[in-house]
Amino acid sequence: MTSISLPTPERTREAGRRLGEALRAGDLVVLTGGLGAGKTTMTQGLADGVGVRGPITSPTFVIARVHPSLVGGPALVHVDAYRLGGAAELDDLDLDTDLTDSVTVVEWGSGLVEDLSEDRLEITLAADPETEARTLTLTGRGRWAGAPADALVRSLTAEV
Ligand SMILES: Nc1ncnc2c1ncn2[C@@H]1O[C@H](COP(=O)(O)OP(=O)(O)OP(=O)(O)O)[C@@H](O)[C@H]1O
Ligand SMILES: [Mg+2]
Repeated sequence: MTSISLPTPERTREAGRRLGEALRAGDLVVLTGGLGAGKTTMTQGLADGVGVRGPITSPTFVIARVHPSLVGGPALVHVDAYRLGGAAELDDLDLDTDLTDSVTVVEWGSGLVEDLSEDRLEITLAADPETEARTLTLTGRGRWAGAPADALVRSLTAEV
């Protein structure tokens, strides 16, 4: 588990973009953080990095949206699990794509959707009440466990 500070929304998006570039079909990103922590902002960056069609908006009225690839890669499935009962219900949504062929990103997914994939990035966004900056904490599971997740976090702080 490693943390970095994201001082602005642009940095949240940029971190998402870099993470997205490393993701592949079958990966699951579980986004945790309170109301307004930056989960959708991060998903916008992830979508950019994976190379899918936008726009990424808060899925207020729909529980899940499938964003097709623009680059012949995996689609991105964006889920708001706020009102979702669990992974079983996600299976029932009858999405127009197989999750093993997609990158799946779930807001409010912690404790609900871990069964969907062993290969996961578990990301927590926490707002600093004084500075407005967000702290990103990342834990890798499956193929992302340990060193790969640490390298990923280091790449977020590297200059381009
Ligand atoms: N690193 C950051 N520093 C300051 N503000 C940020 C940062 N990242 C995102 N924000 C801002 O936080 C606000 C909420 O962002 P966003 O909608 O992505 O949060 P969310 O976690 O998806 O919210 P919800 O709980 O409603 O789904 C936006 O105005 C966004 O620009
Ligand atoms: Mg959101």
